[in-house]
Amino acid sequence: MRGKLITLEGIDGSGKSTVAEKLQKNPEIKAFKPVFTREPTRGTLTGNVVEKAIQSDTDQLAELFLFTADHAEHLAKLIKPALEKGKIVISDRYSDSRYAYQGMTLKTHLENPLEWVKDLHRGWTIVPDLTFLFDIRPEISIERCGKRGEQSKFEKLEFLRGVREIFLKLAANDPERFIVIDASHSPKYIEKEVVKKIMEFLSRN
Ligand SMILES: Nc1ncnc2c1ncn2[C@@H]1O[C@H](COP(=O)(O)OP(=O)(O)OP(=O)(O)O)[C@@H](O)[C@H]1O
Ligand SMILES: Cc1cn([C@H]2C[C@H](O)[C@@H](COP(=O)(O)O)O2)c(=O)[nH]c1=O
Repeated sequence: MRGKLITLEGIDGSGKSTVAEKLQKNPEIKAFKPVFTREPTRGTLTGNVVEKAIQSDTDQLAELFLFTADHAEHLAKLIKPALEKGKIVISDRYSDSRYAYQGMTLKTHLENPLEWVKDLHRGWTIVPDLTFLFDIRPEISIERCGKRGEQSKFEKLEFLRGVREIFLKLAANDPERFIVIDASHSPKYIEKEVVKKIMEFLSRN
Protein backbone atom coordinates (compact mmCIF):
# COMPACT_ATOMS: atom_id res chain seq x y z
CA MET A 1 0.00 0.00 0.00
CA ARG A 2 1.21 3.52 -0.84
CA GLY A 3 2.38 5.50 2.18
CA LYS A 4 1.01 8.83 3.35
CA LEU A 5 2.37 12.31 2.75
CA ILE A 6 1.88 14.87 5.51
CA THR A 7 3.07 18.45 5.04
CA LEU A 8 3.69 21.36 7.41
CA GLU A 9 3.06 24.81 5.98
CA GLY A 10 2.93 28.41 7.11
CA ILE A 11 4.65 31.77 6.88
CA ASP A 12 8.24 32.33 8.08
CA GLY A 13 8.50 31.93 11.84
CA SER A 14 5.13 30.20 12.23
CA GLY A 15 6.83 27.34 14.07
CA LYS A 16 6.91 24.54 11.45
CA SER A 17 10.48 23.44 12.19
CA THR A 18 9.81 23.49 15.93
CA VAL A 19 6.81 21.17 15.40
CA ALA A 20 8.84 18.93 13.06
CA GLU A 21 11.54 18.58 15.72
CA LYS A 22 8.96 17.72 18.37
CA LEU A 23 7.29 15.14 16.10
CA GLN A 24 10.66 13.46 15.56
CA LYS A 25 10.91 12.88 19.31
CA ASN A 26 7.26 12.09 20.00
CA PRO A 27 6.81 8.37 20.94
CA GLU A 28 3.37 8.03 19.25
CA ILE A 29 4.73 9.40 15.98
CA LYS A 30 8.12 7.65 16.23
CA ALA A 31 6.28 4.31 16.39
CA PHE A 32 5.39 4.76 12.68
CA LYS A 33 9.08 5.37 11.76
CA PRO A 34 8.20 8.33 9.50
CA VAL A 35 10.64 9.88 7.06
CA PHE A 36 11.21 13.55 7.95
CA THR A 37 12.16 15.89 5.16
CA ARG A 38 11.86 19.51 4.04
CA GLU A 39 11.76 21.95 1.15
CA PRO A 40 13.98 23.56 0.12
CA THR A 41 15.94 20.29 0.42
CA ARG A 42 19.20 20.34 2.33
CA GLY A 43 22.60 19.12 1.13
CA THR A 44 21.47 18.53 -2.45
CA LEU A 45 22.55 20.24 -5.67
CA THR A 46 19.11 21.81 -6.21
CA GLY A 47 18.67 22.73 -2.54
CA ASN A 48 22.08 24.44 -2.48
CA VAL A 49 21.20 26.48 -5.56
CA VAL A 50 17.87 27.52 -4.01
CA GLU A 51 19.69 28.51 -0.82
CA LYS A 52 21.98 30.80 -2.83
CA ALA A 53 19.09 32.18 -4.90
CA ILE A 54 17.04 33.23 -1.88
CA GLN A 55 20.03 34.96 -0.35
CA SER A 56 20.41 37.19 -3.40
CA ASP A 57 18.42 39.39 -5.73
CA THR A 58 17.33 36.57 -8.06
CA ASP A 59 14.65 37.20 -10.68
CA GLN A 60 11.32 36.00 -9.27
CA LEU A 61 10.50 33.76 -12.23
CA ALA A 62 13.97 32.19 -12.14
CA GLU A 63 13.47 31.63 -8.40
CA LEU A 64 10.16 29.84 -9.02
CA PHE A 65 11.85 27.45 -11.45
CA LEU A 66 14.70 26.76 -9.02
CA PHE A 67 12.26 25.95 -6.18
CA THR A 68 10.28 23.78 -8.63
CA ALA A 69 13.40 21.94 -9.82
CA ASP A 70 14.22 21.25 -6.18
CA HIS A 71 10.68 19.89 -5.74
CA ALA A 72 11.09 17.56 -8.75
CA GLU A 73 14.37 16.25 -7.34
CA HIS A 74 12.82 15.86 -3.89
CA LEU A 75 9.92 13.87 -5.36
CA ALA A 76 12.13 11.64 -7.49
CA LYS A 77 14.83 10.88 -4.95
CA LEU A 78 13.00 10.83 -1.64
CA ILE A 79 9.22 11.29 -1.60
CA LYS A 80 8.16 8.80 -4.31
CA PRO A 81 10.49 5.97 -3.24
CA ALA A 82 9.46 6.39 0.42
CA LEU A 83 5.73 6.43 -0.41
CA GLU A 84 6.15 3.38 -2.65
CA LYS A 85 7.69 1.55 0.32
CA GLY A 86 4.54 2.40 2.31
CA LYS A 87 6.30 4.98 4.53
CA ILE A 88 4.77 8.01 6.21
CA VAL A 89 6.58 11.10 4.97
CA ILE A 90 6.44 14.38 6.91
CA SER A 91 7.74 17.41 5.00
CA ASP A 92 8.50 20.84 6.52
CA ARG A 93 7.23 22.95 3.55
CA TYR A 94 6.14 21.50 0.20
CA SER A 95 4.20 22.68 -2.90
CA ASP A 96 1.80 24.94 -1.00
CA SER A 97 4.79 27.12 -0.04
CA ARG A 98 5.37 27.67 -3.75
CA TYR A 99 1.72 28.49 -4.40
CA ALA A 100 1.68 31.00 -1.52
CA TYR A 101 5.16 32.59 -1.73
CA GLN A 102 5.60 32.62 -5.51
CA GLY A 103 1.91 33.50 -5.78
CA MET A 104 3.06 36.73 -4.12
CA THR A 105 6.49 37.31 -5.70
CA LEU A 106 5.07 36.84 -9.21
CA LYS A 107 2.21 39.32 -8.79
CA THR A 108 4.07 41.85 -10.94
CA HIS A 109 4.97 39.25 -13.61
CA LEU A 110 1.70 37.40 -14.17
CA GLU A 111 -2.03 38.07 -14.15
CA ASN A 112 -3.00 35.15 -11.91
CA PRO A 113 0.24 33.84 -10.41
CA LEU A 114 -1.41 31.43 -7.94
CA GLU A 115 -3.24 29.48 -10.66
CA TRP A 116 -0.20 29.68 -12.96
CA VAL A 117 2.11 28.16 -10.34
CA LYS A 118 -0.46 25.48 -9.49
CA ASP A 119 -0.77 24.64 -13.22
CA LEU A 120 3.01 24.28 -13.43
CA HIS A 121 2.82 21.44 -10.88
CA ARG A 122 -0.19 19.67 -12.39
CA GLY A 123 0.34 16.13 -13.68
CA TRP A 124 3.66 15.37 -11.99
CA THR A 125 3.58 16.47 -8.37
CA ILE A 126 2.09 14.36 -5.56
CA VAL A 127 -0.67 16.12 -3.67
CA PRO A 128 -0.24 15.67 0.11
CA ASP A 129 -2.73 13.49 1.97
CA LEU A 130 -2.79 15.86 4.95
CA THR A 131 -1.51 19.42 5.34
CA PHE A 132 -1.16 21.41 8.56
CA LEU A 133 -1.29 25.15 8.07
CA PHE A 134 0.31 26.92 11.04
CA ASP A 135 -1.53 30.17 10.94
CA ILE A 136 -0.19 33.23 12.70
CA ARG A 137 -0.17 37.00 12.35
CA PRO A 138 3.04 38.10 10.60
CA GLU A 139 3.62 40.70 13.33
CA ILE A 140 4.19 37.81 15.78
CA SER A 141 6.11 35.54 13.42
CA ILE A 142 8.51 38.34 12.40
CA GLU A 143 9.19 39.07 16.05
CA ARG A 144 9.94 35.37 16.59
CA CYS A 145 12.29 35.35 13.59
CA GLY A 146 14.07 38.40 15.00
CA LYS A 147 14.78 36.51 18.21
CA ARG A 148 16.10 33.59 16.12
CA GLY A 149 18.67 36.03 14.75
CA GLU A 150 18.46 35.52 10.95
CA GLN A 151 16.37 37.31 8.39
CA SER A 152 15.32 36.00 5.00
CA LYS A 153 14.35 38.38 2.22
CA PHE A 154 10.74 37.14 2.54
CA GLU A 155 10.38 38.24 6.18
CA LYS A 156 8.60 41.52 5.43
CA LEU A 157 5.28 42.42 7.03
CA GLU A 158 3.26 43.32 3.92
CA PHE A 159 4.67 40.42 1.92
CA LEU A 160 3.92 37.85 4.65
CA ARG A 161 0.40 39.28 5.03
CA GLY A 162 -0.16 38.40 1.37
CA VAL A 163 1.44 34.95 1.75
CA ARG A 164 -0.76 34.25 4.79
CA GLU A 165 -3.85 35.28 2.84
CA ILE A 166 -3.01 32.83 0.02
CA PHE A 167 -2.33 30.00 2.51
CA LEU A 168 -5.73 30.64 4.12
CA LYS A 169 -7.39 30.66 0.70
CA LEU A 170 -5.74 27.34 -0.22
CA ALA A 171 -6.96 25.86 3.08
CA ALA A 172 -10.50 27.18 2.64
CA ASN A 173 -10.64 25.68 -0.86
CA ASP A 174 -9.46 22.25 0.28
CA PRO A 175 -10.86 21.60 3.78
CA GLU A 176 -10.51 17.80 3.34
CA ARG A 177 -6.74 18.10 3.13
CA PHE A 178 -5.94 21.10 5.33
CA ILE A 179 -6.01 21.43 9.10
CA VAL A 180 -5.48 25.00 10.24
CA ILE A 181 -3.66 25.31 13.56
CA ASP A 182 -3.57 28.52 15.57
CA ALA A 183 0.21 28.85 15.78
CA SER A 184 0.16 31.56 18.45
CA HIS A 185 -0.33 28.86 21.12
CA SER A 186 2.57 27.33 23.06
CA PRO A 187 4.81 24.72 21.37
CA LYS A 188 3.54 22.08 23.81
CA TYR A 189 -0.13 22.78 22.97
CA ILE A 190 0.60 22.75 19.23
CA GLU A 191 2.52 19.47 19.45
CA LYS A 192 -0.41 17.82 21.30
CA GLU A 193 -2.91 19.09 18.75
CA VAL A 194 -0.84 17.98 15.74
CA VAL A 195 -0.11 14.53 17.20
CA LYS A 196 -3.82 14.06 17.95
CA LYS A 197 -4.80 15.01 14.38
CA ILE A 198 -2.12 12.79 12.83
CA MET A 199 -3.21 9.81 14.93
CA GLU A 200 -6.87 10.40 13.98
CA PHE A 201 -5.88 10.65 10.30
CA LEU A 202 -3.78 7.47 10.38
CA SER A 203 -6.52 5.51 12.13
CA ARG A 204 -8.97 6.50 9.36
CA ASN A 205 -6.62 5.89 6.40
N1 LIG B 1 4.63 28.18 19.56
C1 LIG B 1 5.66 29.00 19.69
N2 LIG B 1 5.64 30.01 20.58
C2 LIG B 1 6.69 30.87 20.70
N3 LIG B 1 7.83 30.78 19.97
C3 LIG B 1 7.92 29.79 19.06
C4 LIG B 1 6.83 28.85 18.87
N4 LIG B 1 7.20 28.00 17.88
C5 LIG B 1 8.42 28.38 17.48
N5 LIG B 1 8.88 29.44 18.19
C6 LIG B 1 10.14 30.17 18.02
O1 LIG B 1 9.97 30.98 16.86
C7 LIG B 1 11.13 30.94 16.03
C8 LIG B 1 10.74 30.41 14.64
O2 LIG B 1 10.30 29.06 14.79
P1 LIG B 1 10.57 27.97 13.68
O3 LIG B 1 12.01 28.03 13.21
O4 LIG B 1 10.08 26.68 14.18
O5 LIG B 1 9.61 28.53 12.53
P2 LIG B 1 9.49 28.10 11.02
O6 LIG B 1 8.06 28.17 10.69
O7 LIG B 1 10.17 26.79 10.79
O8 LIG B 1 10.27 29.29 10.30
P3 LIG B 1 10.96 29.36 8.85
O9 LIG B 1 10.02 28.83 7.85
O10 LIG B 1 11.21 30.83 8.68
O11 LIG B 1 12.23 28.57 8.93
C9 LIG B 1 12.16 30.07 16.77
O12 LIG B 1 13.01 30.92 17.51
C10 LIG B 1 11.30 29.22 17.71
O13 LIG B 1 12.01 28.86 18.88
C1 LIG C 1 9.73 25.69 -0.34
C2 LIG C 1 9.63 27.17 -0.60
C3 LIG C 1 10.12 28.09 0.30
N1 LIG C 1 10.03 29.41 0.04
C4 LIG C 1 10.60 30.39 0.99
C5 LIG C 1 10.05 30.34 2.38
C6 LIG C 1 11.19 30.78 3.26
O1 LIG C 1 11.19 32.20 3.38
C7 LIG C 1 12.42 30.38 2.46
C8 LIG C 1 13.16 29.16 2.93
O2 LIG C 1 12.39 28.28 3.65
P1 LIG C 1 12.75 27.97 5.22
O3 LIG C 1 11.66 27.05 5.65
O4 LIG C 1 12.74 29.28 5.96
O5 LIG C 1 14.11 27.33 5.23
O6 LIG C 1 11.98 30.13 1.12
C9 LIG C 1 9.48 29.86 -1.15
O7 LIG C 1 9.43 31.09 -1.41
N2 LIG C 1 8.98 28.96 -2.03
C10 LIG C 1 9.04 27.63 -1.81
O8 LIG C 1 8.57 26.83 -2.66
